[in-house]
Amino acid sequence: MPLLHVDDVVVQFGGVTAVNHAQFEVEEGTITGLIGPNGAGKTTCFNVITGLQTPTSGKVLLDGRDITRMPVHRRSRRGIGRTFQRLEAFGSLTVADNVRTALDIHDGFSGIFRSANADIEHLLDRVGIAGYAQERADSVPTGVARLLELARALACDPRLLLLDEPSSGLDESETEAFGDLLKELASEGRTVLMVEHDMDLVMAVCDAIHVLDFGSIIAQGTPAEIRANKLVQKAYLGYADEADAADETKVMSL
Ligand SMILES: Nc1ncnc2c1ncn2[C@@H]1O[C@H](COP(=O)(O)OP(=O)(O)OP(=O)(O)O)[C@@H](O)[C@H]1O
Repeated sequence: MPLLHVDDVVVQFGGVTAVNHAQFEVEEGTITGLIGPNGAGKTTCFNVITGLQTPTSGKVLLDGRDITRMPVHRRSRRGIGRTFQRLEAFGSLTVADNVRTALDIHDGFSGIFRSANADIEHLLDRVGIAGYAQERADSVPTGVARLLELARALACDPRLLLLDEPSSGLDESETEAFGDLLKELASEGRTVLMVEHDMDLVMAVCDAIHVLDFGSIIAQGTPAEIRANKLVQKAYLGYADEADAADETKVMSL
């Protein structure tokens, strides 16, 4: 049984159909990419999975259990964690205190309990930003702030981690290190579903990829299958003739 099953989900905003009968599964312990052009419905799908958006129709199943109507905080307790495309850290707190807040909330903040400094250091070290622990979150480079978001999500010990454009703001070597970290998380049994525009990263780390276009899944498969898929090339490039289809660097550089 897949860990996550998005089952025939439709989301309409007035006359706009943001998600159109989307159907896909995510296997436990894998890294799965959800890709597609701007406006394809990726973030809306994330919102449906995490409970920020109620679908017009369709279901979300976690471990076979219908969670479509479950509130956000209960989904979090069941192991769904998330980072956002827009950075959400508390700017006036230090990097370490941002992680402390996430740990406190996850552990059931009582006003007496304080999360252990060792746990905070471990999480910051894990994502490679321990050197920024005492800096204000609004003063660190974007790449560091992205990794802070990941540390905060990991503080909730998620089983299923949803990452919305996690490499945005990271330079090439940071992106490479980030890919290695994702693989480590998956090898520990965590499941990662990520929306990402960096195709080199997606192709390097994903076990499976689902492609959304105009709210519908138009292709699913391994990175090699997706790279060779004409429909995907068309959705990204606007055309796909023989010569262009053979030139996969065009797809990879999008
Ligand atoms: N709250 C909303 N109200 C009205 N329309 C919305 C709302 N949220 C999203 N949309 C529309 O739904 C469609 C899908 O948007 P969504 O943000 O899910 O796409 P996306 O694939 O994540 O795009 P991007 O890659 O640019 O982040 C777009 O046409 C968008 O304008």
